[in-house]
Amino acid sequence: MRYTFLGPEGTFSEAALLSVPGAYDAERIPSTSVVTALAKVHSGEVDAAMVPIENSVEGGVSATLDAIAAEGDLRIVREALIPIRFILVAPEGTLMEDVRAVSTHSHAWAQVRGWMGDRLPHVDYIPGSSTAAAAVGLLGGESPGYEAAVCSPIVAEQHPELSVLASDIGDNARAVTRFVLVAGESAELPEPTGADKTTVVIPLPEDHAGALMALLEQFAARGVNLSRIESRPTGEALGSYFFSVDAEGHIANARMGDALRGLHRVSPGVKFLGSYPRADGVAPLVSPRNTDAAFNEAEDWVRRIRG
Ligand SMILES: O=C(O)C(=O)C[C@]1(C(=O)O)C=C[C@@H](O)C=C1
Repeated sequence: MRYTFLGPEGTFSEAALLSVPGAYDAERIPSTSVVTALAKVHSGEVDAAMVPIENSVEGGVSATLDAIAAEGDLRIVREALIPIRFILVAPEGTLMEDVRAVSTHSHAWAQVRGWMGDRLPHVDYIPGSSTAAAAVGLLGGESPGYEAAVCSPIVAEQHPELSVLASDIGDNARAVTRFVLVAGESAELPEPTGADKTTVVIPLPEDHAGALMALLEQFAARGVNLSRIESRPTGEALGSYFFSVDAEGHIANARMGDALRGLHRVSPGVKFLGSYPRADGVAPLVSPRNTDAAFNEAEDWVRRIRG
């Protein structure tokens, strides 16, 4: 297997990839953005990409949601949950009072804003392509235009030339980022485990009162719970949106299959992005009227009547 991830080494994306069995010994090619990582999957250069999709504090990662929706022929085959801890690093000898500008990934910056406001209220923020890229930028010799970077503690272990100015600087100690492993469309559908998630992208079919309700009731009527729903602009015109949705269950479950059939009728452009095991292993509560047996029994009943 050949994998890619948002690099360089030391990002949270790499930590998520290393949680995949076998990934440690596999070929791991860093990418400079989520878009290029997914393009490598699309072109067949790699088999799969590990990309961030949502953070418990900052919400959805728009770059990922948009790129997955746009590529169309991709499949999510796995998810990983990584607890997020941030540190502030700088080249050896740098003092806190020397720091005028700090670089990191925009999602990381959003998660340390409170700490920065308290401890370094006057610093400028310089966006970085990832947390580790911002930290490694400090090592070149030439000034990168900032004196410190926010990154994972792993980066400090990998680069002893960097000193840690502060640890645990995240505003929320329980922050977790969810990553998804994205493969090509021909990837084998993971087997249902009883604790699965299904991700779909649904264009809002027509802009009229109740259009969103028509989509949601496909899930509600079959007892399928949603664990994430986000609207994103299609980019075509103001007011044109698609929904990115995670639903509890696997397409192999009768209730999910039925909900997706209903969705396809309401919004024919719906894209199936994958059914895969939940990282937390939590099985959904399924009422007796929404089990596979109940759906099969109802199907048989109609078949008998039709003769
Ligand atoms: O820059 C990294 O280390 C990443 O893996 C990206 C990313 C993100 O996109 O949210 C991952 C986890 C953290 O929430 C901050 C940054």
